[in-house]
Amino acid sequence: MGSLNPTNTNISLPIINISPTNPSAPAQLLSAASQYGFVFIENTPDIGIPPAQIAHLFELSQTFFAAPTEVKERVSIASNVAGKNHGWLSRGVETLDPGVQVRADVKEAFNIGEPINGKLQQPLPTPLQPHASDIIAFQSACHTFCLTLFRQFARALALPDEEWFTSRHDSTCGQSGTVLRLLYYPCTPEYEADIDIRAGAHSDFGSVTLLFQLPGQTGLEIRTQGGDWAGVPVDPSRQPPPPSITDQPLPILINFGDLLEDWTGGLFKSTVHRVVFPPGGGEQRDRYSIAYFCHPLDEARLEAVPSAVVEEFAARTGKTGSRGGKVLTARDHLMERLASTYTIAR
Ligand SMILES: O=C(O)CCC(=O)C(=O)O
Ligand SMILES: [Fe+2]
Repeated sequence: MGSLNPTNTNISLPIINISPTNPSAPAQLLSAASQYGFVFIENTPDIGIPPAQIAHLFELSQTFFAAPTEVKERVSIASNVAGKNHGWLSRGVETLDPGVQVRADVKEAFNIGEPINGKLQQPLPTPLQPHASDIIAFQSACHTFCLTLFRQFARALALPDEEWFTSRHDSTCGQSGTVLRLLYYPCTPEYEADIDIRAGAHSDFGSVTLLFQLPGQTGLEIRTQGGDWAGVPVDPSRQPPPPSITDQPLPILINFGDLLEDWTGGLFKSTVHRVVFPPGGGEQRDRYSIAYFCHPLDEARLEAVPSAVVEEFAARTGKTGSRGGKVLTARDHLMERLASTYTIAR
């Protein structure tokens, strides 16, 4: 792709097959990670997440956001344990790009923390209570998918230990900042084009994010290396989109977070992105998306990844993964990012 995509031009991101049958997957991932920071992964039955499970989560999300405000208030982020980033954020609560935005993001979100010993650590709203096990199963499927990715990253970086990243994301060994987030961007006819945005420009904090979108509900844009905005299609492989997401699985969009960028001395890019209203006042629809923000274990020490590939990159660019020898834990990293950037954590 050219690095000077005009705004509202779709970017053509690679679609990578990470099944064991594709020996080029690690190299392809590394190339996409260093070039775009965003990439589609084919949702194949061997390593993927069943499309019906994704569709079910979207149904639950729609049910939750359609519930009366009082029902959502009962699980609001403000009602949660201090310091915890879990619960419902009403419209007006989060502003992802406060330096630029004069009004908050036009969206609602519900953040669900990791289960511990098979149990969610926060109250679910009444409409979701009968579905706790489905939510936990989805979190588990997302996490397993991330572990598959991490093994490919270890190969891409020629690490002698294929489990180098996975062992630092092993949810049986401790807690982490990992969050499953349901997002709802309501159709808002009264929005003002120059003032309102669905999600302001930001980069994600953690190691890797999985992002699920629905056909016809576009709006995600990424900042290219040339500094322009470019749209990310919901379905990069088919035009027009298939009638339903269960017919043929959409690829899973992933992006790398700030922590992985720091950890790899900038080799894996954490790309700035945002969610916009349709360009030119085009027809608006509700947008639902689901994000799985994967973080290392709180206690994981972010020591330099022992990789010749990272070292070569550092030698070429003068960047290093360590901050003057100071090794942070993943929890320190998250706290630092939360304190310096946003009022509400993701
Ligand atoms: O809704 C989307 O497509 C993107 C959401 C996002 O980037 C975020 O919540 O960090
Ligand atoms: Fe994001």
